[in-house]
Amino acid sequence: MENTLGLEIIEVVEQAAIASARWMGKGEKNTADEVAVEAMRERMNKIYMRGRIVIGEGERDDAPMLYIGEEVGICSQPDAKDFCNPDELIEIDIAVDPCEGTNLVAYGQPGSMAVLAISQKGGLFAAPDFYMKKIAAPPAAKGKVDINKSATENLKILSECLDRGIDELVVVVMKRERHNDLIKEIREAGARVQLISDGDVGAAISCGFAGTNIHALMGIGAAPEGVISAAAMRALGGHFQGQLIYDPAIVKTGLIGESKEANLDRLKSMNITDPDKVYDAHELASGETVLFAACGITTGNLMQGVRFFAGGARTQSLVISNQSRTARFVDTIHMFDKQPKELQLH
Ligand SMILES: O=C(COP(=O)(O)O)[C@@H](O)[C@H](O)[C@H](O)[C@H](O)COP(=O)(O)O
Ligand SMILES: [Mn+2]
Ligand SMILES: [Mn+2]
Repeated sequence: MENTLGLEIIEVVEQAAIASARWMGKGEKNTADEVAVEAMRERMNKIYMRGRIVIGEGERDDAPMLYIGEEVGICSQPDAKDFCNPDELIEIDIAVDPCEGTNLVAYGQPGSMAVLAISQKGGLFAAPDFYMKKIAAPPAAKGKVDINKSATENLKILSECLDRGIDELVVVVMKRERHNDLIKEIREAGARVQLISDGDVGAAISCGFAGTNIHALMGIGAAPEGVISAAAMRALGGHFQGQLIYDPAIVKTGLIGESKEANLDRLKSMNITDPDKVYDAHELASGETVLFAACGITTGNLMQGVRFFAGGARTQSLVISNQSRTARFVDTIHMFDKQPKELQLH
């Protein structure tokens, strides 16, 4: 599954990132998002694969493209029977966030990326558009920190696993009212907090790499982003756990449906029988093969953002595979003109 797909998905995230980066700093988050979706879909539909979106832009009615259940890949094209035998291809599931951090792009802030995860059919948890309580931590703390423990206890464990003082730990938390107590607790325990406005996928994955100066992500973000983060962390061997949040009172804002009861019914209808289950990375991304790809839109901890130059652009992407056991940073020069004036190296 990995061979050519690994290369093609780099181009998918690159094209989405380039399209979105053209709207960087323009204050128009919806456009920055829409163009990324369109570019991702266009490139995805050229890949010789039978793909199905399991995490996307939402239900078919609200999202014209990359909606949940949408078939993607060359075999989904109207004239596919002329060049494509679906029986020769394995079916794959895809989770996408073409513009992760739309606000970050719109306001020219760091850390936005085009991102996706791929696995065999059934290999990614089809998370509802709910919130998710998350904890991410470096490989050395895998299976040691625990979402059921308090932040204080987890910081002690992290400090032992990483062989550094609690005061040398940095925890990323989304700046939201729902996290006020969590932030207070982390500070009182002696660790330092990095508050982010958006983009908890990048924060989770940053825990997987030493040198990012991010040692944990704690708090509540969106569930679809949790699955994408889990795919990367599974392939990296880092720690990730997530628990769905179905009670609007906990989140205080947003996208979670009218009531706790209605949300519980929705989970039941999706065959989620234990709404309080804690999922680890292997359960959220359970397929035998898991591939993750991201391309920086604006520069962040992990990747440079898109840099345009006369006649082209330069991008930086990250592809992680649990099969080849690689985390590959890919630096690409894109030539838009047939005869670009220059190919900029830096
Ligand atoms: O910041 C985020 C926004 O993602 P996107 O809409 O694709 O630009 C995500 O990383 C968060 O996980 C999440 O969507 C967020 O926490 C939920 O929104 P909010 O109610 O503002 O916390
Ligand atoms: Mn997102
Ligand atoms: Mn998005």
